[in-house]
Amino acid sequence: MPPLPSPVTALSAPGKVLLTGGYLVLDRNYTGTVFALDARIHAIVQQLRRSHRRGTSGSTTETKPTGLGTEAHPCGAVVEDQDAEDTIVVRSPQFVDAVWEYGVQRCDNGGGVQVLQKGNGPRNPFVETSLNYALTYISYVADSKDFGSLSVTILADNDYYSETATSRGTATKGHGARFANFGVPLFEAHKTGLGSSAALVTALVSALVIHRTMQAEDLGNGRDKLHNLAQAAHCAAQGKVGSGFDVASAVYGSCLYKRFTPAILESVGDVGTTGFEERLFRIVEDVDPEHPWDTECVDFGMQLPRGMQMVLCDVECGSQTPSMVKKVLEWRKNSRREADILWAGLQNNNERLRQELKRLAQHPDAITDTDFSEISTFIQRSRVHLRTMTSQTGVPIEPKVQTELLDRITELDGVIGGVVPGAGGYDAIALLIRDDPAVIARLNEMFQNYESAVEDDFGGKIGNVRLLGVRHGSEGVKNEMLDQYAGWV
Ligand SMILES: Nc1ncnc2c1ncn2[C@@H]1O[C@H](COP(=O)(O)OP(=O)(O)O)[C@@H](O)[C@H]1O
Ligand SMILES: C[C@@](O)(CCOP(=O)(O)OP(=O)(O)O)CC(=O)O
Repeated sequence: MPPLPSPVTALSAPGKVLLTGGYLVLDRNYTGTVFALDARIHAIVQQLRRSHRRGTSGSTTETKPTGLGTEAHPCGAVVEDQDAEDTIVVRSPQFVDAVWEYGVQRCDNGGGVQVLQKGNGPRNPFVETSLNYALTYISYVADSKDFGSLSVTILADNDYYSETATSRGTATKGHGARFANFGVPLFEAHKTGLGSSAALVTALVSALVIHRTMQAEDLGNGRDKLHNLAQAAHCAAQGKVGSGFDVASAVYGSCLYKRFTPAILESVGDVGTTGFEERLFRIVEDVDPEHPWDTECVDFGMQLPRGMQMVLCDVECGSQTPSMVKKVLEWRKNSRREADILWAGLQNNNERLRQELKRLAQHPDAITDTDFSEISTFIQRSRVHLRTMTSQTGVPIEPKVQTELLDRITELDGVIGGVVPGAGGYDAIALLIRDDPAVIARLNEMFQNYESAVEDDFGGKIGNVRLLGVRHGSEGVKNEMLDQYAGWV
């Protein structure tokens, strides 16, 4: 008889900033330096009921989900016993109407486990795919289709989204101190670009796998498998294979990242198709000799040098990463010679920046003055390359309004340098500053009346500039204590 699962399991995973290596990191010949953040997404899994399907064990019934009746499901399986159907309810209580309720279906021919959303509400592909992938893997390794009913709560640290009138209000109330109530539907919330989907998928699949097949203490040893599962689920939900730096940092924390060979994930197919569970198992457990995992996360858990801090500034203005990536890659394909020179220049400079950060972090005594001048120089040089990339590709990687903002900020005493991280565009900017409250005060003062004075080359417009509360965090996915969720779960 399998052990009864613990009634509640909670894990969280961090957001990210790709300080250097945007676009380059899509190619395994180059790397990206990614910092995990202290803004995290939490997934809390609660066992509601153990299933009492014939031939399965452990049949205590605590709550009874609403039955759907006999129903044919897309993958061909049939749920016959309405009392026996397991239900999974996922809630994001910081947002209005953010509840997704699913029935669980077991597919024929090794097609895995697929959830079917009840009702006609908006779907959440990242939640749905995480459930499909995690439940398929769990049922295969545990050789059991018996999940019982689950309630899952998602809670995100506030900096993942721009403030709303409601969230500003809740910050002053006790209940909202840690997690704000945004008072809007999730699709209306404006993301700040910290990688909410990668943190969400990582936390959710990890919480489900730990809940059903591991103990909390197994997290360390299980990290590689959770990484493989989260990458597979995130790629499937996104509908494309990106570099995966966001999932890797959500799992392992800050690191120098070299991507996995995309072919590893290209053969998994869709949930419900014949043999999906076997293919997914082989990917997660890394037992396919033709496609071994080759992700490289070096120096994971790396810290910033003593006396340095990283801050992010929301500029209330979004960007379209997928179309930007497509355009940059197209340009690179058609202008290979110029691209190779540019890529090599960037990689070289980014590497020198990383090495200098590492040297200072490892030898705090070497920090004789606090202006971090070498770091400033490398950041400025990277920006020159990024502006060349901008003009050559016609993609707003460092558009003029961001150049102006970064230049003005860099003039402030205590600011070491700043970049438009990741894909660039109009997302939040990342600054390295001296770790001193006076620098934060100077930034806030400047932002109070900040207005762009230039006309942007891509028509973009910066809204309010606001310092986010988020700082670098370095730690990857981790177990969480339940007391911090009081009032939400
Ligand atoms: N708090 C949350 N609860 C549930 N789903 C969320 C939450 N935050 C983000 N998501 C999911 O992640 C998606 C956003 O992912 P994406 O567009 O890739 O942005 P990001 O750059 O932040 O990862 C949302 O559409 C939603 O499906
Ligand atoms: C272009 C990229 O190399 C980096 C994109 O970094 P962002 O941090 O901008 O990513 P999003 O969270 O998707 O907005 C694409 C990739 O590596 O997948």
